[in-house]
Amino acid sequence: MKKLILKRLTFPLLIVVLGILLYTLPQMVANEYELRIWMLLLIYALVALGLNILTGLTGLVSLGQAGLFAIGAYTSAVLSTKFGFGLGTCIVAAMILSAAFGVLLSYPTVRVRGVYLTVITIAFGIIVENVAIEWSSLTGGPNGISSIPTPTMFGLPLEDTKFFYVLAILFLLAFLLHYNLIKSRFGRAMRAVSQSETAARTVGINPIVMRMMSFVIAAAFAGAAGATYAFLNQYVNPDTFRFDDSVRFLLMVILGGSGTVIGPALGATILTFIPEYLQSFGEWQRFAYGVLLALVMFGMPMGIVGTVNLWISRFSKSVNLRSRPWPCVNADTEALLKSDTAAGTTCLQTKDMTMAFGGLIANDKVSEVLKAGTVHSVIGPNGAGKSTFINCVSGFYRPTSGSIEFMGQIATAKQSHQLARMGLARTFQNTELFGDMTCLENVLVGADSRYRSGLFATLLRLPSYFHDERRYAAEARCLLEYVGLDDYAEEKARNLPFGHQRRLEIARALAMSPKLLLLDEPAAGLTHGEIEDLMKLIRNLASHQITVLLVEHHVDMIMAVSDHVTVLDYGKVIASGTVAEVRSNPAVIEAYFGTGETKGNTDDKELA
Ligand SMILES: Nc1ncnc2c1ncn2[C@@H]1O[C@H](COP(=O)(O)OP(=O)(O)OP(=O)(O)O)[C@@H](O)[C@H]1O
Repeated sequence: MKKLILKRLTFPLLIVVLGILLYTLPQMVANEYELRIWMLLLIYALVALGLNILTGLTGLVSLGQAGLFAIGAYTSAVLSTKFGFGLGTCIVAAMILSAAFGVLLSYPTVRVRGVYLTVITIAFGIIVENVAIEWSSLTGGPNGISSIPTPTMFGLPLEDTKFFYVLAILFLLAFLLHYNLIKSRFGRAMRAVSQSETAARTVGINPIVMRMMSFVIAAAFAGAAGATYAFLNQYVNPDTFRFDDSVRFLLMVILGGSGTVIGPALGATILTFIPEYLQSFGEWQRFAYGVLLALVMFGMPMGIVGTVNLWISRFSKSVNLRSRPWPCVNADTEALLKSDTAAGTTCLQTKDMTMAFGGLIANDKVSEVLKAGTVHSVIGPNGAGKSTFINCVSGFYRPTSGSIEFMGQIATAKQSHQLARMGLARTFQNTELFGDMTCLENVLVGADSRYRSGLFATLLRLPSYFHDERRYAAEARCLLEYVGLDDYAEEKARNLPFGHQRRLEIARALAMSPKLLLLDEPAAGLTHGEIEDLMKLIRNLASHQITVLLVEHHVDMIMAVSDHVTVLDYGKVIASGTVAEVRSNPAVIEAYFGTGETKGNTDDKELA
């Protein structure tokens, strides 16, 4: 409890300390030049905070932030010199314009990722630089725009110290919003998208929206920074915003610790002040700068804050400071699991569903009905088309022909994240977890589609945000307890043994409050005892009216837990009925004991 209170107080305390430091700073600096360096630092930190959302959370590397910074600066320069607008209006206009370019920049992520996306952001920076040179009627061409007036706010001029305080407030505000975003469902969703896009889709997160959101936020922060920079410099020209600057912004994030709360601000501080301190190296200044960077990154590969966090967590484990289990309180697991689907209604129906990969028909006119609250299993020899069936009904493949209905709605053309939001959850043959997130976070990401608080409420920490966070955190703890993982709430998913990972994946799926749960070979790799537990869990879910679609090779298990069994062979349904009906079906016996060598598999004896 003490640890939790301390954890909750850390950030407000940090804000207070930073506020006091920034308030007293103008009295402590030696001269105007030094104050200007601090103002530059606050401006660069704004860019770094925004870029941290893009790179640290969503995992997209941009080397075009100088372009967005330039758009903000030129917006300010034009609006203040040509129209006499004050600082506030310029910042808002710069943020809107840069955010619009952020939307544009996010579009390629629909098709392009990784280094290819980074190349597009570099190209964007080059284009902005070129437009700044060539569109001379607006930008002043190579000469730029000079005589930018002293910034004003509410008609009052902001001389040096006042401008510093405005920048300090802007920075603190950005720092707060940045923190609120990281520690929220949006921050978790962005990290989820960067760690496993497939898994993110299965819990109803649209990766395209998340990537666009992070591009827009990063762009808006860069735009605001650019707007203030134009006033500080009182002069902008194309040379002010070069590729070097984009690299420096990215370095700030990586050196400080990408994805961390204070890393980007720390990185901005180091990279703004270091060149000043290295001036004594004369012509070796850049050499010393490079060596220093290389050494820090070699010793602290996760950035300064990221690596220190890692050391702290290792130390905590070594002296057994690991948190105690999170108890299940304030939530009713029974009520939580209960699906509101009436017994006997049709949960899922496929009609003549066919999936062809070129000439290979993996599912051939499959027509099946899944009744609510039943365990419906799909079996068949290797390559029979079981996973394809699951992938089609969960929106990962679009059937070549035929139709799918889920809870009475046409689902044939729906994407996986849309189906997830309708109540269709799934697990994978090879588990798909968010490995770098804790078990608790994994389950919370599962609940993402049920949150009612939007981005605005989250950033401003409105009551709806607290209501949602409290509710779903309590539920997540109960779900972890339900699958027997309450001891591991704060352990990273990738550190769990395989059997535990399977259970965590089920807990994450249950957090969606699903109507239909698809389990793709959930018993693979489990011990005998774990399979027994899994069977009990599946029956328990069905008793809560959750429909389970089970694909499994373990025939003993299928026969023990299923209400209905569908047998596929070469993509066709060769039998469909109760366990007893399927057991005695000659076509099934033929498929499992058939004369062809490929048909024999380890299940044969078990079916017999
Ligand atoms: N994306 C794909 N592209 C091309 N062929 C595919 C694709 N996915 C599946 N197939 C083919 O479709 C057929 C059915 O595969 P599927 O994985 O659905 O079978 P399965 O019954 O799940 O097999 P297993 O039990 O081995 O997992 C196989 O011949 C497979 O090679």
